[in-house]
Amino acid sequence: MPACLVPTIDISVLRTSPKRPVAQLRQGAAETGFFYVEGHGISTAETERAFSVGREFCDLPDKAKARYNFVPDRYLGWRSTEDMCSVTGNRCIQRAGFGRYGVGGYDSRNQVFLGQRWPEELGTRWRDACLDIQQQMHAVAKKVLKGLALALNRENDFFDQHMEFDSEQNPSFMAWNWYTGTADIAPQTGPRLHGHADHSLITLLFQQPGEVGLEIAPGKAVDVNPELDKPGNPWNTMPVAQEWIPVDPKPGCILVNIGDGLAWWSDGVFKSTYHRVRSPTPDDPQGPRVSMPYFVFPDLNFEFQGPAKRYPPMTAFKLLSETGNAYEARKNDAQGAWKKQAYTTANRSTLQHTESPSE
Ligand SMILES: O=C(O)CCC(=O)C(=O)O
Ligand SMILES: [Fe+2]
Repeated sequence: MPACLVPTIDISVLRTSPKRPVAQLRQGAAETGFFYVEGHGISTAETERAFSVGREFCDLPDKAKARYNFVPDRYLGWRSTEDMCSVTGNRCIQRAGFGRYGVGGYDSRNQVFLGQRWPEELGTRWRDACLDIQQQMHAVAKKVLKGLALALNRENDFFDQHMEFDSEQNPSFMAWNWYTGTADIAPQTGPRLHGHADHSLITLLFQQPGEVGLEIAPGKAVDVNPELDKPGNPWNTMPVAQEWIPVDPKPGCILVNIGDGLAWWSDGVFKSTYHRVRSPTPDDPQGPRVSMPYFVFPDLNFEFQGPAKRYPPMTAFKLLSETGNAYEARKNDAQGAWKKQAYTTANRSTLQHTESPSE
């Protein structure tokens, strides 16, 4: 991979000497939509603790985890390998997302706060550790978003007041993806995680050193994947690129990618790039893999739009619930009627994921 495709940006100097990091942020966001950040202030020990917090939840029996099942409106909760199979076409990943109030603590449609719902089995120590890492990720995210706003010549605090960490309105959340090692499952076809674009403003991703597999398709033409084209599979119209570029874990760095939200706010200048996790090749480690994304959103009903108004006003609620609910509807629709209103005809249809990088 040419080094410049996914630049590494030192964000510790963003406040004192912003010129260089802001220029790098602009390039990374506008070309591939992916960049590493260093100087983010989250220590290796804290990162490892966050991985082990996730592991404690993953190690609960499936029956216990099912009490915290996926909530489509917020995109939170646990999804078993069976559930993920209907998403990605194989049984090699389970995944869980926890927000500020655990799982499903806020009815966003009716804007009613429903109280906290954390895994009781793991106690308040677990909840506090989960919130602690989210708080740190949130601070890094705000910093990166300010730099990205400067890179667009827009007011750098645009999202700041509308994404307070403590706000009940803020749906940013932490997730863990646990990929099963190849020895523990029957041979699988297709990628470990299907090609997709994130619906966040930005996503901060921690990966474990050596656990390769993430690939991106910047500015590439995309196609339907025939392997996934099965009735009831919500993602079978998800485009899949002909060429994927690996983006391996970089020790000490957080990988950041632009999501649909910021592509929207930048009128398409920043790219929300398709990415996937490939199944291990013979040269890859065959063991389990784990990744830890933090999906960053402004408050649920805060409207944002690019200055050129290329796309209509957008909210985090729309980004989250349309994806989550469309996914559920399609999963349960054996007749395939959902195809008529596939992912790409949702409100986000006009967002260009595949256009060439801008000059
Ligand atoms: O596992 C990874 O490295 C990527 C995960 C990802 O793209 C996601 O959860 O949206
Ligand atoms: Fe992703």
